[in-house]
Amino acid sequence: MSHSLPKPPKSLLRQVGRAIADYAMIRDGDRILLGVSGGKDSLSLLAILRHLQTYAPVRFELAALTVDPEVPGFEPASLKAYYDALGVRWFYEQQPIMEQAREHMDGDSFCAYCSRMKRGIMYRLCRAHGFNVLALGQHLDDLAESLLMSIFHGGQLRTMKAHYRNDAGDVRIIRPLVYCRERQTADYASAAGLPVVPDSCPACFQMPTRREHMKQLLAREEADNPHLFSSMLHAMRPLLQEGADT
Ligand SMILES: Nc1ncnc2c1ncn2[C@@H]1O[C@H](COP(=O)(O)OP(=O)(O)OP(=O)(O)O)[C@@H](O)[C@H]1O
Repeated sequence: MSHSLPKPPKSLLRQVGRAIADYAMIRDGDRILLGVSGGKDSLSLLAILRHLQTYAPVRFELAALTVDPEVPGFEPASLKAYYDALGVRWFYEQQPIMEQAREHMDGDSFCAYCSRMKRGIMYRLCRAHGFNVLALGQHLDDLAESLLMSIFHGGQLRTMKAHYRNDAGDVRIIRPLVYCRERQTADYASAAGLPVVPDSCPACFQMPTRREHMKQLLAREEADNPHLFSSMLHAMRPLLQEGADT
């Protein structure tokens, strides 16, 4: 039988519950595949969704998928025992994305190429195994950083959506952590001893990325303005809905 996890804090459960309700993310009978990189956010979301599976009135199935881009030093296979102990079905897909990027990347950043490839693999797995929902672990800090990147470099008011359908129309993508702060998942992951896999992608760490720049900019602003993220969430709400940028 499954091993139990330290209960996620009430604040996280409340915020995830509210986001799920506000955007009608989970429906009775959904079959949810959660993308788990092994980082603190996706592992926290796995624990939260397991908790909701037991205590929330809605019935849904939950499995996890890890895409291994075969980057030296990233070893997510070590998590197999953890999923087994939790009783969570785990899909593990290896693909030499780094190597493929060298041949096929066309003016893209490696990170953008890798994300696109990972997303394609996630949709393929959803189709192959009948999952109608793909859950991802991005949180409010990610959304705020994406908004600034889009405004500063793309000239558009855009960020990641809380809930939408893919172009093919067969998979709903949900982000139940959209109201949660990164430090909440970091605190929970460390207090609960979640088996976080260090992300050591050399491409992600090589250059100070635009995302990292926005993270630091927001941190400086938040030091003087403790309401920054709640204000940004309020401003972003219209962008989180399906159809916001179409
Ligand atoms: N290799 C992967 N396999 C499966 N899902 C992934 C993978 N990489 C990212 N994801 C999914 O996409 C989300 C956002 O990815 P991102 O790269 O921003 O996060 P991360 O740094 O990998 O770590 P975390 O798990 O803490 O979110 C993750 O929360 C996860 O749901």
